[in-house]
Amino acid sequence: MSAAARVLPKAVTFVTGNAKKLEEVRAILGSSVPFQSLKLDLPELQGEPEDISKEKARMAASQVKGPVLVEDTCLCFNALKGLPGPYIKWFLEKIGHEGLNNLLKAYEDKSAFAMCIFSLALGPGEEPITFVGKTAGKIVPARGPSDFGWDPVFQPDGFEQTYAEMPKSVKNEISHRGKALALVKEHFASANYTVQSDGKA
Ligand SMILES: O=c1nc[nH]c2c1ncn2[C@H]1C[C@H](O)[C@@H](COP(=O)(O)OP(=O)(O)OP(=O)(O)O)O1
Ligand SMILES: [Mg+2]
Repeated sequence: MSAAARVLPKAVTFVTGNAKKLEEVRAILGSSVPFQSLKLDLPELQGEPEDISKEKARMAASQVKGPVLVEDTCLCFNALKGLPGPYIKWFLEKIGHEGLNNLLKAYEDKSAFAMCIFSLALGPGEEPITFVGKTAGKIVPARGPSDFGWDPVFQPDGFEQTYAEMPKSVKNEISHRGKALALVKEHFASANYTVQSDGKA
């Protein structure tokens, strides 16, 4: 163990209200980053995606009173200059897959990108560190199982399948979340955090 290793009072808590996100984070991180999870519905904030994610981490850290990891996901339509972006949750809830397609009816350009911004706050009052992953694709009429958000209407570039149609392992390899978590893994590998012996791993 290096002398510079930062000692955390307890294991990092991944905070989300979304079970499907948690499932993917577990599958992607495996045992590379030890974490526990907590189901909390954090407020849906407004603003720039990076600021939203950081603020989410600050709120989570003050509730958990320890190190937290959170993420905020955006679906950005290029023809709409990045909207719905961080507001995709409400758009999806109100207008559904068909409504998302209809938003682009007036435009030739159906291109979009999915973006995940993870924020790690090592404790309350600590400045969060962010990790961004983006995957480019296009918005298509829904295809595949609809058990996770907008997966059926997002077809990543270079694939004939939507996120919903592809095997989970393929999605996780190429997804916005997979790319962001690759950076999270790198950070943990180089930061060499250790957890206080009485902190639950
Ligand atoms: O890979 C994904 N594939 C399809 N849909 C997805 C994905 N990732 C997030 N989503 C959905 C969930 C929510 O409708 C919106 C993001 O909003 P976002 O605030 O980040 O998620 P959330 O409120 O469900 O969970 P959380 O408690 O972590 O904030 O896009
Ligand atoms: Mg949310």
